[in-house]
Amino acid sequence: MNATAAPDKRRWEAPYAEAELDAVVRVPGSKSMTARALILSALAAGPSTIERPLIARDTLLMVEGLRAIGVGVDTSDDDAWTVTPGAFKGGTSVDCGLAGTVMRFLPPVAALADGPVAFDGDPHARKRPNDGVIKALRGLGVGIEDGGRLALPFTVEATGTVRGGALDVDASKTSQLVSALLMAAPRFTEGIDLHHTGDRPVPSRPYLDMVVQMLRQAGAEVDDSEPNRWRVAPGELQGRTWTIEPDLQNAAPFLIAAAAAGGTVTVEGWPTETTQAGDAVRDLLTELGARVEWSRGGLTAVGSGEPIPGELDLADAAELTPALAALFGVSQGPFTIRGVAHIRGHETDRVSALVTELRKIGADVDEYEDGFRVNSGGRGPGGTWATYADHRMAHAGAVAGLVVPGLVLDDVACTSKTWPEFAEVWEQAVRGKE
Ligand SMILES: O=C(O)C1=C[C@@H](OP(=O)(O)O)[C@@H](O)[C@H](O)C1
Ligand SMILES: C=C(OP(=O)(O)O)C(=O)O
Repeated sequence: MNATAAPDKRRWEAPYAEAELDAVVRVPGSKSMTARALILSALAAGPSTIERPLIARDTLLMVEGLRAIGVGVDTSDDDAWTVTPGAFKGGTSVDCGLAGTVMRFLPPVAALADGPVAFDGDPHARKRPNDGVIKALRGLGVGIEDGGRLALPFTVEATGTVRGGALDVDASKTSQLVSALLMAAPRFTEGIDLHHTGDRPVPSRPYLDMVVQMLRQAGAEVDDSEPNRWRVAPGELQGRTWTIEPDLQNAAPFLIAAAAAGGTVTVEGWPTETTQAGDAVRDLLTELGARVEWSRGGLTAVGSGEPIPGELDLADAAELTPALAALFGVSQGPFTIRGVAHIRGHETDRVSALVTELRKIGADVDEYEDGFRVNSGGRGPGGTWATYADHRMAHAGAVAGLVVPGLVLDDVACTSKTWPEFAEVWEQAVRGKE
């Protein structure tokens, strides 16, 4: 099997929870930290090691993309990848798959290559918003051939240097635009003085704390003291050892499962301090009435299967929307999620996909531009839960399937984007100690 190719579909009956859950789960490394570690290592002056990297389609596509432009990445040891930077080469192409991190983080790096670098991806990747990256690079003096599409496919007409300097962007569709520009900025001749000038705020803000923290760890000078403005000085990044935390977005559905089916679920090794957006699930589950505590070697959620109705603004933790929506879709309600207009540009239009699938299992749902309200949940009939090639739609189907008998996901292989073993780990967690 080619781990960077779009996976073949695999139907999967989500396991039904016959009893309360009792599980301890270990999750792989953070996608976002692995992606940043790879990019910062590639831009550094010396070699780096990435300990406990996420090994999944998105991060392997990033590895392949970096190799394509001349970076040495040794992935032979699953627990420690090594990155050996080199001069970036053009005359090559990059497959972004469906990875937002690849389609946004790599073009500003490729702009430093000595010739053209072509980018394309899965069919749906061409529909994901990428006008921000294309306009930004043009604003920094880089030529982009995009056939007027302002989206994939496009070619970065790299000439070896990027001027950098002051730049206004609208990052309201994706925070990844800001992360992408900040990471490459130490290698721009003038660094960057970046302003977000959009009408709506930048979503998913913890990811910006993550990028600023990791840039500083690599030796960059970053000033983020003013809202919506980031300044990065030109300078050398250092190679170092990165240790990747467990992925809290992938962990969250397991804790949410305890709230849906009742019982106790622990995620091992949950960091006590982190910039990961998924950490928000601790407070959210508490707000919904679950008990959340540090025990059994990690973070434990004890749920009743009857979450307390409420209204959540998930602008900063929007990837939690699918799994929480599934919890709400099978609970009494009402529940409202707002602030997530930008997830319409994720792996699929997640607002529309969730509303469609929740209605199929009998939930009464109103759709808004920036979210939805579950007036009352449903618990059947079972049938097919469509995943839209979206790993987090598969996680959501798994949560719903805990209490909707006979729910079959049309495809669980899409979870390979960030966790190829998701289905097996989920099955084991639901079966518990039987
Ligand atoms: O920077 C990152 O690593 C990410 C930022 C977020 O993107 P958006 O700002 O587009 O939501 C998040 O949803 C994505 O999964 C990972
Ligand atoms: C939005 C997501 O991914 P991407 O990095 O492709 O934007 C996600 O993983 O939920």
